[in-house]
Amino acid sequence: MLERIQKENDIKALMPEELEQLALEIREFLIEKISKSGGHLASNLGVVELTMAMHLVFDLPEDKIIWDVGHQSYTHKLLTGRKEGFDELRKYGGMSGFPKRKESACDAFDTGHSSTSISAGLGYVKARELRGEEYSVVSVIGDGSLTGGMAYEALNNASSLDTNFIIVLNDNNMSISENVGGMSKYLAGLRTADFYTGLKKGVTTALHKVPVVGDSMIQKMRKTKSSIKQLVVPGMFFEDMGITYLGPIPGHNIPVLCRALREARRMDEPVLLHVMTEKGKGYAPAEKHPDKFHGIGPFHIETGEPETEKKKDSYTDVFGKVLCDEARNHQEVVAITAAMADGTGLSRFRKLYPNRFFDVGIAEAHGVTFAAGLAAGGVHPVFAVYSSFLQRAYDQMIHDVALQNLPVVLAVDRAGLVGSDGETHQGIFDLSYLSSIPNMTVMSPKNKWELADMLRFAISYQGPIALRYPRGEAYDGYGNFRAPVVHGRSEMIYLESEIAVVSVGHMFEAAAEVRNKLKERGYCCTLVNARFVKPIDEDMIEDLCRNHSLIVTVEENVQTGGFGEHVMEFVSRKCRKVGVLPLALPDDYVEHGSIEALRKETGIDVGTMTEKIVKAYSPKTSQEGRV
Ligand SMILES: Cc1ncc(C[n+]2csc(CCOP(=O)(O)OP(=O)(O)O)c2C)c(N)n1
Ligand SMILES: CC(=O)[C@@H](O)[C@H](O)COP(=O)(O)O
Ligand SMILES: [Mg+2]
Repeated sequence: MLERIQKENDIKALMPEELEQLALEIREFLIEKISKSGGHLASNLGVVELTMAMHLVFDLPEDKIIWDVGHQSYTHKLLTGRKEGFDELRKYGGMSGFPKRKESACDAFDTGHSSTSISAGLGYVKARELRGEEYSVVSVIGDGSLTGGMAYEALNNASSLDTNFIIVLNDNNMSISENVGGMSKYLAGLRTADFYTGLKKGVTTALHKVPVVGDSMIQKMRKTKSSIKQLVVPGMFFEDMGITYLGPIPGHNIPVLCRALREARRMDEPVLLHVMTEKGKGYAPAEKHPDKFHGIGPFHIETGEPETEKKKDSYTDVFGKVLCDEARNHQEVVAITAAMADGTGLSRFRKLYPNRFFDVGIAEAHGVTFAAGLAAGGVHPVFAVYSSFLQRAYDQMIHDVALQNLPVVLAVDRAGLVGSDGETHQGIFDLSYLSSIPNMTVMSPKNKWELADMLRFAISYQGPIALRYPRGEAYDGYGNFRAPVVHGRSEMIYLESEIAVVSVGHMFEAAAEVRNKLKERGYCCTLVNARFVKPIDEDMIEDLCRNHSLIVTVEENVQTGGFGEHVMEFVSRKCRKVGVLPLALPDDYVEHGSIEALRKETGIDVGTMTEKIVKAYSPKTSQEGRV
């Protein structure tokens, strides 16, 4: 069936009785492929029938489907002729794990970060209206993503529409792990309600049977559509906002889904279709542990166990352990996550200190201001958050934290290149956005011991401070270089002359290799671990200027606004004769792929950096200034 779909590229050509078989084949295909490539399995298994129903009812690419986050778009990719792409899913040069307009005309909007789909969908609806066009717009948002503030801003905005806009709420009662908060509780209540249309009819019939007052109640209720709803209809939260609620709908029944979608399409108003799905459906290990199979590396299908055993601690593990230790001695320390307790290493903290742990939902902006409030109230919050998601909270960091100089620790995980999630998730802007904020201190450790030392330092620090570290295994080299962390001070590793390599955070490992290569080629080379990106260690740079003709900065961040630019600016003011070569990422987005491939592509791998330094270094450097 799947083969036929690929050839004819039209699910509508299938007979109704063939659809169940197709759903089965899609699940088998996804399990097989993702067991090899890794990817977002559980969410995709949950939306197979929902995606099929949408493709049966709507005409793509004319109609627009907008996938919130986009991690659940694999069936959509399969149904739009991209089966072959799964051989290279999330690999360098291969198919993205998220919707991409440049990948297919059927991908209406690029996503990766949560809670954007209703805003984008509403934009499409308004554009349709302004241009006098006719197509359907469907935003598909999960219950987890509905914890994000943008979703409410968009619903609020959509409520005034008098034209069709379909919002499918894919409710699997899960975020990455358990969903949290009031909306989640509200949805749980709706889950037990009968399907709206049936219930409305049922209650009216029941009221007719109530002696004396029954009929008059119905008369009274019929006067306004909303008063009937107020008595019997689930989804009043949405209804009261002006969004028609339809549901709850069983999410694995294709005929029912198709009927509901057609019903939704008929209405001249914004409609929310509440669909109940099961995360991980059809693969027992994922049904049992949907959190583990949310995003997973290669695994054995028979057991669900990962293919490779983890040998070393990740930076995230180190952070989680040290934070728990610190929390034992510092009662004022509390931890915050925005729906990423496992991903940020806070699961153990949650277990040990449930009263001091806060999961705010997918709400990074709120998380930062919440942290500011906690700090103003006298406790010491540590907000562990992925670098790319913290981008959302730029104003909150400035307006709520730094302006008041509040002691908030930002533990910025997944900093630098993250690999297979690609463009939307690379944490390559944080050094720029963090170091542009007055009062903010920005640190980054060279190895796992320094991460521990820096976290302890951060907790003792009385002001806003960010600690950024990458995804993956923690580097354990250079363990004997462990000078105490002092605010704004770098760490001299090897002092020589001619060329000075100053590296930021986890790029230290590569920078040390670059130095070895330069030494092999006969150059004298100093190696410095920057430690602080803000404030930069001006004394150290002035010292370097005395007996070096080239200062090379190394960072896994875009060059614009990064460490190198700050060093360059300082050198051009203080010691114009010395050249500065900033080695950083280009001012661009970086696609998915292995870190190794991406560093090569962007010119920050050991080989390319060495060549760039050799090219830049010449006795002339000292006269020319900036390279
Ligand atoms: C701004 C932002 N924060 C965090 C994430 C990480 N994240 C990806 S999916 C997800 C859970 C989404 O839950 P839901 O929308 O219910 O989809 P499900 O995984 O249950 O299918 C989270 C927290 C993200 N993509 N974007
Ligand atoms: C879709 C999404 O945003 C997350 O699931 C993300 O892919 C997690 O990344 P890590 O694997 O680095 O935790
Ligand atoms: Mg969910």
